Amino acid sequence: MSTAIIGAGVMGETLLSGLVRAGRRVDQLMVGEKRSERARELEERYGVAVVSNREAAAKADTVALVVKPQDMGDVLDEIAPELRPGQLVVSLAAGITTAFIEARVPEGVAVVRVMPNTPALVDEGMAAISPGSHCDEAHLAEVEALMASTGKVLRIPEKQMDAVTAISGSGPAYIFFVVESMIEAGVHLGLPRATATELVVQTLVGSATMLRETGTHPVVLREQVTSPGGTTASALRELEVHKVRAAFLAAMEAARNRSRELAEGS
Ligand SMILES: NC(=O)C1=CN([C@@H]2O[C@H](COP(=O)(O)OP(=O)(O)OC[C@H]3O[C@@H](n4cnc5c(N)ncnc54)[C@H](O)[C@@H]3O)[C@@H](O)[C@H]2O)C=CC1
Ligand SMILES: O=C(O)[C@@H]1CCC=N1
Repeated sequence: MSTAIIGAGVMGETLLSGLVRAGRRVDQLMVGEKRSERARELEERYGVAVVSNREAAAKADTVALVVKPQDMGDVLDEIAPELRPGQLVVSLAAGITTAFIEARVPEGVAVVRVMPNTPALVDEGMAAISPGSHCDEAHLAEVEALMASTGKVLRIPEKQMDAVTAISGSGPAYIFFVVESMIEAGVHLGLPRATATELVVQTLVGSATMLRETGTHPVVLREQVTSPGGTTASALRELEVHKVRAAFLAAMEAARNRSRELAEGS
């Protein structure tokens, strides 16, 4: 089964490298990429064939669209004449609905929508997938296998996609922002930057591993750290005073709303 990736930016390369790491034969992969310098870079790095979007659509069994939401209409119009029933189109774009894609491809082409995230680059990705209306179990299972090569996969109803995008799609950026803030605070407290970075990164990995391996509720884990009258209680009070919880709610609502706007083409 051959797979084409159209749009090989950050997320397109993440998918490509995951497939290569998972043992997919490079001669069964191809890339369509507008920027010629970027295309050459990927050819050199992975030995993958870079072809036109139309050739990719004509030759591949599965066509993964990883361009920006705003470019999706043009790309679909370009490749639609090459697509045929039985092929599978997978969109990784925020906001773009399966109905939007189905309206632009020939009938009988199956469509699956995916929301991936960048930790897929280290095989710790979280992808959510939703079937379009002409998609059967085999198509969904194929996309599940495709994304499982880079991490976890969850099947969700498409109406949850905007909220999922706000959590796991954009989520790594929130975490990196928190990490960056903690490192800067450590430097402010007088620690060398390298020391602060090592302390923060390992604390993050350790906390994430505890959440995953114990399955314990985060409130319980937080209470275990919070000694009565101690340092953590003082710190947490400041986070509440500065409304960090409310800020996360507002931020994720904004991301969810932006995903809805992208669906409308803005
Ligand atoms: N970066 C992320 O963390 C995530 C991104 N996504 C989705 O992935 C998609 C791509 O995002 P990024 O990789 O971050 O953007 P990007 O800007 O890094 O990559 C887009 C790529 O598409 C190429 N491109 C644009 N028009 C094209 C065309 N007509 N034909 C072929 N290639 C074309 C661009 O040259 C660029 O390399 C977006 O729809 C985004 O919503 C989804 C989840 C996470
Ligand atoms: O920022 C964005 O629009 C994309 C979708 C989720 C993560 N990055």
